[in-house]
Amino acid sequence: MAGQVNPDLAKERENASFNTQKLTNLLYGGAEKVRRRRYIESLAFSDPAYSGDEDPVFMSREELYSSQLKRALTTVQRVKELNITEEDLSTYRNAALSGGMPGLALTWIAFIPTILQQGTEEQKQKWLKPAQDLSIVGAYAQTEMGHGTFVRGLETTATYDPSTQEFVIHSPTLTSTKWWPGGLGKTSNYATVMAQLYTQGKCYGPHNFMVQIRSLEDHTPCPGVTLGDIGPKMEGNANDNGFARFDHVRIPRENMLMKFARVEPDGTYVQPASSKLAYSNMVYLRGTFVMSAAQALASASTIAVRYSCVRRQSEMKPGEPEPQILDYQTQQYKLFPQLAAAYAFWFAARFMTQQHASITGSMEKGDMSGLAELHALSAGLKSYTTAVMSAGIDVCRMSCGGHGYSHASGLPALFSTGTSLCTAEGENTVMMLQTARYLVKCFVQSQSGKTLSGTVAYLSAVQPSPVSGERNMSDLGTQVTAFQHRAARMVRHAALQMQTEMQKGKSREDAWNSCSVLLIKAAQAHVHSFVVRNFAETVQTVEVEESVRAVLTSLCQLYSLHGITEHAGDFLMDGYLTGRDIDAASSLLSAVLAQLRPDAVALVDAFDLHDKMLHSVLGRYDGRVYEHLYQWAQKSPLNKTEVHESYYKYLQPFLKSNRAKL
Ligand SMILES: CCCCCCCCCCCCCCCCCCCCCCC/C=C/C(=O)SCCNC(=O)CCNC(=O)[C@H](O)C(C)(C)COP(=O)(O)OP(=O)(O)OC[C@H]1O[C@@H](n2cnc3c(N)ncnc32)[C@H](O)[C@@H]1OP(=O)(O)O
Ligand SMILES: Cc1cc2nc3c(=O)[nH]c(=O)nc-3n(C[C@H](O)[C@H](O)[C@H](O)COP(=O)(O)OP(=O)(O)OC[C@H]3O[C@@H](n4cnc5c(N)ncnc54)[C@H](O)[C@@H]3O)c2cc1C
Repeated sequence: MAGQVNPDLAKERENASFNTQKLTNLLYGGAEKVRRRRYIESLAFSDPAYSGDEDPVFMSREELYSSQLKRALTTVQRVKELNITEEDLSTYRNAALSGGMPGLALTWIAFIPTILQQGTEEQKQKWLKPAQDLSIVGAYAQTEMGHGTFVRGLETTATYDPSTQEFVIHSPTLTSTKWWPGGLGKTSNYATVMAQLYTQGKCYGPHNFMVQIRSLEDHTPCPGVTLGDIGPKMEGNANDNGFARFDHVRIPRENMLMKFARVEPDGTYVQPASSKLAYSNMVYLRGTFVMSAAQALASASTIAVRYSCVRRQSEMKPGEPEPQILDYQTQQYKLFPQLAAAYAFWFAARFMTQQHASITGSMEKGDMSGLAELHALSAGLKSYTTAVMSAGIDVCRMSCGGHGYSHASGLPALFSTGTSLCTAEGENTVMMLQTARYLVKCFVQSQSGKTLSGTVAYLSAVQPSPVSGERNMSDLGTQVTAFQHRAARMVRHAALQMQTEMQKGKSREDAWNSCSVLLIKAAQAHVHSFVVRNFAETVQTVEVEESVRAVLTSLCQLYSLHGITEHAGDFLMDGYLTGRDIDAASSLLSAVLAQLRPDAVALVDAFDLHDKMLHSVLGRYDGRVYEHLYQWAQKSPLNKTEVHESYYKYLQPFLKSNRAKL
């Protein structure tokens, strides 16, 4: 039996209606890219330097921190030895570090991007190479104990002293302590610190400063800097998310990142084209979270769908063999929407990346007109996709029954890692409210006759009045229009409600707060409608074999129909869809679940996620779940000895004394 694939899984693969490889090629941008990615991953997977460590779930916090730090440093060495190119870097690192993100990784994820986004050419010359070579290790230190969301409320100060041409970085209160930045506690020797800029007696708001925090000789904190780790978290414990306090720490004027705003040697402040350019690195990072959400949901779906084909339980018909649990419609209803959402988000992430490149390209040339749309789109997509991903992973976990609750499934760690993305880089409610703010503005503009463009164009094109007549609910065009109508109606309703509250005498701010639940729902509907439209357009226009287009079309239909039936009230509210339409959507949804059932394993296989990335006994490619579950449990530290030492320490004396009383 060794090496064989579970026969149920093998049969699923034989019966798929399309060529899995072709879909993988589509997801990753072509056959050559897939070949390259697999090759780069294989370099990490076959490297003995990365194997041999215990499963991270059996490690202590300190072991985890050290082991992932060691691995991260090995990647740096290997990247040089193997001539890994810029294009392949993240693939290589993800493969080598899939057991948990080390603090060092924040240099790559946040520190370098901040220098790139916020530094002048001179500053990039000075800092980028050392950061890339890891001569210096950096954190992105923005959040404070008292303020994360409200960046304008940060308390750390950077006061310019023209007599020495230095900034004085200071933490005036306990709540101004930098708190949370990844890699800040123990690993980094530099940080970009977000602080309120004071010059010539005036505060100019939050700006980024490059601050050395530890000695390059012996790694002790620099004078005036107090540092530490903030303690264990729900997950991500290989990372030393840290705290920092600054006591009048002096840095040269040149350490203010000055691509946009500047302070001249005499202390004169030179305004940026937009004050929000100081936040450009956050916009970039939020955009990257959309692909992380897609990958996390793809991973959870892969685990749960494969396991649901291996697991047999109960009797569907008396006397017949136990069915694969994926044959239960309720199981399909749990899992296929997660699978469909993973595809939808994958394509949305691709759009986000293109949009970011295009708008930042225009901004480089001085055209700031796309900044608001880029911010609204990245904030809304980050919020929507990470929220659906987090809830979806938990659905996948519960769909695996008891074994889903075990760390052997990989799902608890995936959930607790994935859910951090709902909070990091802008808390999701707050981010969705930013999108709402943009939508209300756009609505007001369209009311005054302006034609809207980009992702909000439909707000001025879609009529809010009800449309009657029979609809073909399986048609993607019909579904997209229904989603746009729903979003336009909800944006209109929220905006008008705000106007009503203001007419009744409320201030704009109070009206905003009292309508914020409506506003959030409207913004979610907008992002949902964007994701549906982008999915439908991708499916309809992409160059691909017809069998692949057919399965993607079913998946897209499922994604839309699931959204329509789950949010039926929104579509029925003004009579745009009728009860009959919703009934038709529900029946179609059942039909699409059955239609997708034979392709479910091929659809998750197409994500091409290696077992070494999944870390899941239940989601193994070969489906040999039970024998590996047994083997995995043997590794539990409690199984190191036949009789645990606490028996001798506690249980034995307790039992003995109880027995004596008998
Ligand atoms: C392909 C390979 C396959 C591999 C497969 C792998 C398989 C395995 C998969 C497993 C995957 C698992 C994935 C998990 C990955 C885990 C990794 C963990 C990640 C951890 C990294 C974390 C790093 C985190 C870093 C941080 O958190 S840094 C700190 C971030 N902080 C924030 O984001 C703060 C949020 N707050 C704000 O941004 C602002 O304060 C605010 C927007 C809330 C308000 O700003 P402000 O008060 O200044 O503004 P106003 O409200 O007054 O608004 C003024 C106007 O300005 C506009 N505005 C605001 N912000 C911006 C902006 N950024 N850009 C443009 N405009 C902006 C407002 O909208 C206002 O506009 P208006 O006036 O026109 O209305
Ligand atoms: C895993 C992880 C990694 C992180 N890494 C970093 C890092 O590297 N660097 C860094 O600087 N920071 C980092 N952070 C911090 C992170 O950016 C913040 O925690 C995040 O921005 C949320 O801010 P907060 O904690 O202040 O939440 P809060 O704003 O206190 O949120 C609490 C509640 O208040 C609500 N709320 C707040 N403001 C409003 C509003 N205006 N309207 C309506 N509701 C509101 C929120 O919706 C939420 O329900 C990290 C956090 C995590 C969890």
